[in-house]
Amino acid sequence: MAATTIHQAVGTLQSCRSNGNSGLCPGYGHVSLRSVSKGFKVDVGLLRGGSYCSKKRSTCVIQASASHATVSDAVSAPSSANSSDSKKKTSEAALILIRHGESMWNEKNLFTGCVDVPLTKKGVEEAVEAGKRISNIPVDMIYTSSLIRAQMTAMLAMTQHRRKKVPTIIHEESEQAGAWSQIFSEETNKQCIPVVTAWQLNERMYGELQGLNKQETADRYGKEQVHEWRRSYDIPPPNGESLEMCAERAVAYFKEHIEPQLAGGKNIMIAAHGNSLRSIIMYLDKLTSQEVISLELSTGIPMLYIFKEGKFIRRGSPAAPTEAGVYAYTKTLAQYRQKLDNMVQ
Ligand SMILES: O=C(O)[C@@H](CO)OP(=O)(O)O
Repeated sequence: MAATTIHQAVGTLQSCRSNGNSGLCPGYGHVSLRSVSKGFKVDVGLLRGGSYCSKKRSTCVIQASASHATVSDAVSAPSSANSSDSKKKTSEAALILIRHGESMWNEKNLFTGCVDVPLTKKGVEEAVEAGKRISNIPVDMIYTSSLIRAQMTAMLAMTQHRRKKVPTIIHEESEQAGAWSQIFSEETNKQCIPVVTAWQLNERMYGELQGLNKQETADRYGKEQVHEWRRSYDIPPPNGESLEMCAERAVAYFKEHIEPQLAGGKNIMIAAHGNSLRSIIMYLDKLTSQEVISLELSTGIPMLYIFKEGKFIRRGSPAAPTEAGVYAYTKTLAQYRQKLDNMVQ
């Protein structure tokens, strides 16, 4: 059966949540095995891949395979079982992490946490610059927090990508929202990058510090106290989250939702926040709670990891020391870039 049929079928299936089967297949809406068995034909050759679903795993995998792309094939995503098979053998995946560009409260030096503020003009420029730096790295799926500064950053960065796919936000706030945002053309779907938004990737909740000026708070409570609230691992600010608490939900989300996609060969970009990304980097780089204290992330600087054989290999920023250095690291990244070069010739 052609991938077209699968996409059409997926577009027509009912929500997993509504029938109790649970499990979101990021980027392609909800699907339930019950709906499939009701009448849609499924090519078992496609029943493989790296997606996941808490109860009805196999159906979710159908979607993952239909849109599966590895580092080396993301220019032309394979739509058959054979190509998916052959890619899996050499599968490695790129993981890009970007802290959002400067927000309007970064500019004002206010504790922001989960307050949903937009980027400044400088933040917009940083996001565009970040996009240029990753414009040759394959991206098959995007995860952002539910906060607008991270979403703006992801979208603006993708305007610079040479592949020119369109990032499209997956809406799951209600069954209707999901149903109404479906795509019914396989061709169009292939030119889209699903964007999954997750509150678990939000900035740490800063409690009663949210909205306060950082300098004024230091003047009032003392530099040491404020530093402890901002950078200790397990001491929360008043009624807020410690980094440890933030890590609990952000890393759990990463392990449950994002890592399986990487394992399936999907190239992922995550646009999130200083502290949610610090906690994820702590996990990726196996940092201790002491080491993570001194980890600081700049706004709008993308960091690249390669996921291979279950391991995360840190590449640093695609901007430094040289772009060539980054591409020299994996053959597949170099091949992807070559394909992009060939496309524009
Ligand atoms: O205010 C915030 O939400 C964060 C990130 O800007 O601040 P901090 O550097 O203290 O973690």
